[in-house]
Amino acid sequence: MTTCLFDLDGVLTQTALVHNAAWKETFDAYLSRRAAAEGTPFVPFDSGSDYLKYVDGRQRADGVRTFLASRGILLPEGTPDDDVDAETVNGIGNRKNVLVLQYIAEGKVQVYPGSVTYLHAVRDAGMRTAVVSASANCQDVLRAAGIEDLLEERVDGVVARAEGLPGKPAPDTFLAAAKRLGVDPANAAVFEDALAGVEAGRAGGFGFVVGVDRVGHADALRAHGADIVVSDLAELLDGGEPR
Ligand SMILES: O=P(O)(O)OC[C@H]1O[C@@H](O)[C@H](O)[C@@H](O)[C@@H]1O
Repeated sequence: MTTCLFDLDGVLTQTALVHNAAWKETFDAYLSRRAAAEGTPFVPFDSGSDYLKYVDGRQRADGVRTFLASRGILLPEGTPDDDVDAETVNGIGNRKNVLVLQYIAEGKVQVYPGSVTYLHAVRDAGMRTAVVSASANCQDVLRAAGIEDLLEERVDGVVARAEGLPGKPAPDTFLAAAKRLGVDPANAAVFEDALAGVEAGRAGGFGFVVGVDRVGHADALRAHGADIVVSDLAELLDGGEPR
């Protein structure tokens, strides 16, 4: 293996928790309003199963659409500049992003220390590195975390939109990162905490898919394509060097 392709939220930084909290607040407000208007029971967003199955690792609009579909709700797509009050896929996504930006500004971005140690180790070993994230806030999060310089390439939600790349579980964003680095996917390892992300790594024919389990879903990560599962990237070091 010559190359490491890292997901961001939940792998390098503890921001899966930030996204999850913003999604819960946004979806619960929407679902409770809708339930009241329709006279049906309010079933809140489940930060465990709903987040992991329908939202984690997916581009913002894909997450809204996929979760609402699981509740039998189909909304118009709208456009990315929809108002936060618009009852559209993009409007709901924009509402969630206001919260994410607020959390980033409040300093809620934390790294996983084991991941930073691992990043330094693979770079010291001469390996190539890139971050591959569904998030359009990837660069801001990398900066807030102080790790932007440790990654040679960035393929994120902004790049995917500009280049028309489908998001995870499609492999296209990981393949684009490998191409930018000029490496064969067979020589690259993918590091992912999301089910959609390990699926993308498997679908892209990457040499190795490392599942990173922060929430106790190791079996699901394996079932969706992880070759091994660790709970911290530091487990992959042997005497300070990547195994
Ligand atoms: O809304 P953003 O910042 O573009 O992020 C999109 C998605 O990015 C992924 O990395 C996260 O796992 C998701 O929770 C998030 O929804």
